[in-house]
Amino acid sequence: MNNIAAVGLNVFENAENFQVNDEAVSPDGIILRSANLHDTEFDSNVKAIARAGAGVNNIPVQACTERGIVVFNTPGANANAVKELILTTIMAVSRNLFEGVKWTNELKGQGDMIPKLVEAGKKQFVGREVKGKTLGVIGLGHIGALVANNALDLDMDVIGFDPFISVDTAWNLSRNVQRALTIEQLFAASDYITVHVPLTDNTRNMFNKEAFSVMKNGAVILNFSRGELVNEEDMRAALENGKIGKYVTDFPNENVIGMKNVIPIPHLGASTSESEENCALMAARQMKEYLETGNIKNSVNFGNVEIPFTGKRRVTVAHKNVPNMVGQITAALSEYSLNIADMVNRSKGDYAYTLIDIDNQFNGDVIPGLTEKLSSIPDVILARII
Ligand SMILES: NC(=O)c1ccc[n+]([C@@H]2O[C@H](COP(=O)([O-])OP(=O)(O)OC[C@H]3O[C@@H](n4cnc5c(N)ncnc54)[C@H](O)[C@@H]3O)[C@@H](O)[C@H]2O)c1
Ligand SMILES: O=C(O)[C@H](O)COP(=O)(O)O
Repeated sequence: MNNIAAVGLNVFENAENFQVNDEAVSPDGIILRSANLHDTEFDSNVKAIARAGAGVNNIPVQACTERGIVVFNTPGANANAVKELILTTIMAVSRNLFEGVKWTNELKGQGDMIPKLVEAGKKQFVGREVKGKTLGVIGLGHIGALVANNALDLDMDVIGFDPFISVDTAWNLSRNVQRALTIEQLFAASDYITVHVPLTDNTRNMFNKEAFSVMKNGAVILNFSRGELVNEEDMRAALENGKIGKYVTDFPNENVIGMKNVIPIPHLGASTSESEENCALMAARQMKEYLETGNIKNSVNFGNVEIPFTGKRRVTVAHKNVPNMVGQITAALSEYSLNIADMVNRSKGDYAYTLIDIDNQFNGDVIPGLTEKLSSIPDVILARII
C-alpha cells in the first residue's frame, strides 16, 4: 500500500518465494505508510504488517496483536528528514517567509513597479531571529533528540520534556539541553514549542486551552507529529486572540486550513527520497526476516526475538503472557519426540512470543498435526512451523 520506495520492494522482487502485488487478496504481509487500516478486514493469511515510517496510529495494533499479527515500524529511519524540515520551518516562520513569498507572487503583472513595491512592502514581513530564543521539545525520541541537539547550533536555548526517555537517547542528548520536570515548565519557558510524541490516548489533545494558558503570549507551535495532539477549537481561539502566534501543522484538514496564522504543510515531514528509501528498506527487511525466519525486530506489539537462522525447523508461537505457556508448548513438542536446539520466549505487555529451533531432521513441509496441536493450547494465538 502507498508509495513504497523501489529499493524496499526490490528486497522481495529479488527473493525466492515472494511476490509483490498491491492488490493481493490474501497477502502474508502488508507494507504501508499512512494508509488507514482501521476499517480493513484482514485476511486470515496476514501474518505481519510493516509501517514504513514511525507512527502506527493508522493501524489497529491491539486487534492485530489479538490475532498474532506482528506490527513493525522503522524507528529513526525518517528522523533526519523531519528534523531538517522542522529547523527549516522554525526559521521560515520567524522571518514570515511563507507570507512574504505568497505576497510577492501576487505582484505578478505590476511590471516595472515591482522593485519599488517590494521595497515599500517588505516592512510588513519584518521577522525576528531565532538566536537566543527558547525552543521547547516535547518527546525526546528519534526526532525530538535530533531537533534539540541541532537547535543548540542555531544558538537557541533548548528545553526538553520526556518522562519516558530511552537510555540511548539520553546518552546522545547534549548536556546543554535543559530538562523540564513538568510539561507546564516547558510551556512557560518556550518561545517555540515542537512536539514529537506518538498519538495515544494519553497524548491526544495535549495542546488545549489549559496548556495554552500557561504558554508565553505569541508562542509558536510546530506539530509534525499528529493533528489529533491539538484541540483545534481551542487552537482557533488561541490564534484569534494572539495567545498563540503561529501554528505550523503537517496535518492540515478542512477545519484547520484558513485559521488565522496557521501554516499548513502537506504532510511533508518524511517526504525526502532518502527517508522514503531508509523506511522502505528497513520495513521490507524486517518483514522478510519475520516471514522467513520468525525473528522479530522493531515490532510495536511483540518483543524483539532473534535466533540466527541455521536452516533447522523452527516453531513460532504467539500467545498470551500467562503462566505455563512455555511448559505447555514444550510438552507438545515432546509428545512428538522433538528435541529443542534453541529457544527464546519474550513478553511485551499482555502478549508473548516463543521461538524454538528443533534439532530433529525432517523431510517435507510439515510435521503432521503439530500446528494444530500447538494451536489448541488455550491462550495460544498463532503457531507457525518454518
Ligand atoms: N510528519 C511526519 O512526516 C512524521 C514523520 C515521522 C514521525 N512522525 C510522528 O512523530 C512521532 C515521533 O516520532 P519519533 O520517530 O521521534 O518516535 P520515537 O518513538 O523515537 O519518540 C517518541 C518519544 O516520545 C516520548 N513520549 C511518549 N509519550 C510522551 C509524553 N506524554 N510526553 C513526552 N514525551 C513522550 C517517548 O518517550 C519517546 O522518547 C511519531 O509517532 C509520528 O506520529 C511524523
Ligand atoms: O509517522 C510517520 O513516519 C510519518 O507521519 C510519515 O508518514 P508517511 O510515510 O506517510 O510520509
